[in-house]
Order: sequence, then C-alpha cells, then structure tokens
Amino acid sequence: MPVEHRVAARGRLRARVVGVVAGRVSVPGMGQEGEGGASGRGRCVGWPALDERRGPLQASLGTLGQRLQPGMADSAQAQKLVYLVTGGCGFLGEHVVRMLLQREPRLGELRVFDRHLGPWLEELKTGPVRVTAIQGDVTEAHEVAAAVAGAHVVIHTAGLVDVFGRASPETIHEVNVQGTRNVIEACVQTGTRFLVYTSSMEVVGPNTKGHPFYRGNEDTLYEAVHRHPYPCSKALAERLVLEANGREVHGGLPLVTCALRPTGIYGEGHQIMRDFYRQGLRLGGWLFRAIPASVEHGRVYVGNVAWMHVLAARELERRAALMGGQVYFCYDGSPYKSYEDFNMEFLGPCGLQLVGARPLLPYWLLVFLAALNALLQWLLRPLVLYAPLLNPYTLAVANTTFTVSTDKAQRHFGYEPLFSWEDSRTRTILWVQAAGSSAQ
Ligand SMILES: NC(=O)C1=CN([C@@H]2O[C@H](COP(=O)(O)OP(=O)(O)OC[C@H]3O[C@@H](n4cnc5c(N)ncnc54)[C@H](O)[C@@H]3O)[C@@H](O)[C@H]2O)C=CC1
Ligand SMILES: C[C@@H](CO)CCC[C@@H](C)[C@H]1CC[C@H]2[C@@H]3[C@H](O)CC4=CC(=O)CC[C@]4(C)[C@H]3CC[C@]12C
Repeated sequence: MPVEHRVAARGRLRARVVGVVAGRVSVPGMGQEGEGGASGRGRCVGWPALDERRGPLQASLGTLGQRLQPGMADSAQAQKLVYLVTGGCGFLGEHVVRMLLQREPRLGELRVFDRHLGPWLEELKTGPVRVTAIQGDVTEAHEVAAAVAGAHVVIHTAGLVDVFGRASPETIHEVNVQGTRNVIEACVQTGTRFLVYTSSMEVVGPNTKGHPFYRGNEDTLYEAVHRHPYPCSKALAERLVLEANGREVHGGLPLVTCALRPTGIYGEGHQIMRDFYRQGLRLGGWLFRAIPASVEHGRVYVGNVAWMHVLAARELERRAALMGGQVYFCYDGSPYKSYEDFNMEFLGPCGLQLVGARPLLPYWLLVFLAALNALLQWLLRPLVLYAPLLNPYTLAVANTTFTVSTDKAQRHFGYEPLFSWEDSRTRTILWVQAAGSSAQ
C-alpha cells in the first residue's frame, strides 16, 4: 500500500508525495571554459523576452527540511546523496531514474517528481535506495520548492514536448520556461547547488529558413531563429539555466548548471516510433517514403541520453569550473540517416517495409497537405482536437538536415556511450515488437 504523505509548508498544501518509504521528505546536507556553444542563443520570433513574464519564485521553504550544509565536502565523499528528477515518469525521465538506481553509487534517495506518476515506480521501492514519488507540477513554484528542498542534485527533464499543436503556446511556455524558472529559484532558495537541464537540439535548429546543420558541434555557427512555441520555449529555458550558473544559493556557494541537448531520442518507450509501427500494421505492413533519403536527421539512444545525464550530474561538482554554464549535445554511435530510414532500422525487423527509393509525393504536395492539416486543426479546434503528425513544422524538421558530430561531453566529463549501436537497435526492436503486439 503506498503511503500518502502531504507536505505542508507555509500553511499551504505542497506537492503530493506518494509512497515515501520512510515517510520523510528532506534529507539535506552536502557541496569556465571558454567554449561558447552552438548558438542556441537564438531569436524566438514573436515571443516575449525572458524577463517580461513572471517574477521570481515566491514560495518560502517554511518548515521543510533541515538547513543545508553548503557544498559536498571532500570528507563527505562517501555520503549518500539526494537526487531529484523532474519529469521522472516520462520517456527519458524513466530511463534517467532507472540509470541512477543502477549506476550512481552515491545515491541515497531518489525523488521522482512528475505530474503523472507511473505505476512502475512501485517496483522500485523494494531496492536499497529510498525512492520518493512526488506528484507535482513544475508550474507550481511551491510544489517545486517542496520537492527540491534538501536535494543535492536536480535533473530537470520535465517538459511539454508538443510540436503537433495539442497544447497552446501559452501552456508550452508556462511548463517549459516558467517551470524551469521555478526549478532554478527553488535551487537558489534551498541551497541545492547542482542542476542538469534537459535541453534539445531544437534550441539550435533547424531554423525557420531550413538551413542544414551538417554534423555540427557545440561551437558551430548557425543562425538559430525559431517561430514554433516548442523550440522557443526550450531556447528560453536553456538560457535561464545557463545564466543561473554561478548564482549564489542559500548557504553562500555558487549554483553549477549545465544543459544537455539531445537530438531526436529513440528507444524503449518512444511513442512516435510505436505510432509509426501501428500505422504501418494498419496499412498492411507498408510505410511510404515522404522525405529524401539524403536528408540526415540526428538520433540518439535513450539509454545513452540517460547515462549522459547521470554522468554530467555526478561530475558537476568536481569539474564545476569546466562544466558550469556549458551546453553539450547528446550523441552516440547511432548512424546518420534520414528520419524514415532510421526508423526502418527497427520497423524493418518488425515486418514493415518502406516503399520507394525516393519520396512518393512531390515536395510541394507535402507542403500543401501539411498546410491543409494546419488549417483543419485551426478550423476544428472549437469542436475537436485534430493533431496529425504532419504539419508545416514537423515537415520542416524532418526535411532539414540536422546532425551532430562532437566529443565535448567526452572531453569535459568522460562520457562514452554505454550502449553500442547494436545494443540500442536490439533493445528498441524488442520493445517495438512487444509494444506492437500488445496493441493487437
Ligand atoms: N523526445 C525527444 O526526442 C526529445 C526530448 N527532449 C527533452 O527531453 C525532456 C523529456 O522529454 P520526453 O521524455 O520525450 O517527454 P515526455 O513527455 O515523455 O516526458 C516529459 C515528462 O514531463 C512531465 N511533465 C510535463 N509537464 C509537467 C509539469 N507541468 N509538471 C511536472 N511534470 C510535467 C510529463 O508528465 C512527462 O512524464 C523534455 O524536456 C524534452 O524537451 C529533448 C530532445 C529530444
Ligand atoms: C513528414 C513525416 C513523414 O513520415 C514524418 C514526420 C516526422 C516528425 C513527426 C518527426 C521528425 C523529426 C522529429 C523531431 C526531432 O526528432 C527533434 C525533436 C526534438 C525534441 O526536443 C522534441 C521532439 C522533436 C521535435 C521530434 C518530434 C517529431 C518529429 C518532428
């Protein structure tokens, strides 16, 4: 039976903590290189500047937890640490949570914060590490503060990933930008010193002009201009995180932050891959090529993205001067291919075929269909949510080369992919097969 625990502070209801093994929320106590970054400091057309929106976090810590000891002192290296993963029940978040439990020896308590808690969290509570499930919303500053209080490290993956028009631009901004601001302010107020933010390749591009980004790295010059609410929000949030590096947190020590920028993530739990599989099954085993095979789209395996988060979080203290305020693309040995050809690496062994060596429809017709979908979405909005995969934005992303080639994470914090391409491929195929058959 999960224990339900409500954390009260300042007389208000805080985030719901579900299943705290020992019924306790806070266990506090612990502690630039010139590389600039592939722009990402781009412009968001039609979006407000950072400071035009909400002010700083208002919530106080109230009675929550003990006061933090500043920093993780050398003498306390063996000390067990408290980690918080926001969005810990999402596609990437679940992998980060499991990776931490498997590969972080200093982990003493793992707080999993999400708007929607997954039932799989229950199975984690029998292990040696205390797993604290916290149902909360990153847009609620007091809920975030309650969850952060006493944590040594925050991995902030929570976000609204929507490029299909399901959510309003305001909601995307609220979750991705204000939510991130709340996380930063909570760190500052509680004395939490280490923050790893899950950014995105979308912070850089593809831009609105469709310029290719061909095997670029964090220093590649690129004109980052965004119009879509999702990349705009990720770019603004990333900037907040990087600018917060060096801020004094409660206790007097500096906040150390970095941002990881995955390209398109794939692997177990990837819903769009599963949707393509089901669509192929419905079409009798066929998928139809829409994008030229020559357009390269960057992809990275979820297990390696999770591993990169764990390593970055671990090394942030020791290598604060080098890593603080830095951005890192997420990369591994996944091959450079078009979006559709890459998907076929998994869908092919599951019995699907991609028809056509070249796109079956002329590009202008795809542009027309994407625009039609956008129009239908707008017309139908008062009645029903129409949000197909194809729209002008997704077409532009899928049809513009964007791949990375870098070793910055290896140089800065010793990252090597944990999973080879063969492992990543096999794991993903097994998951697609299982996810597909469970849908039958
Ligand atoms: N999926 C991809 O290909 C890529 C994702 N990313 C980033 O990685 C992060 C994770 O993305 P995914 O795992 O793919 O998405 P996801 O949708 O599977 O996971 C996001 C999680 O955040 C939670 N969440 C959303 N709004 C929340 C709120 N207001 N309060 C608390 N929790 C909230 C959701 O419930 C979900 O569990 C996001 O920040 C996204 O921008 C970056 C690059 C590529
Ligand atoms: C034109 C269609 C023909 O089959 C294919 C449409 C595919 C699109 C739905 C995807 C193509 C590229 C994807 C995006 C990309 O991987 C980068 C992303 C990074 C993120 O941070 C979030 C997800 C995404 C925007 C991802 C979303 C789906 C695509 C647009």
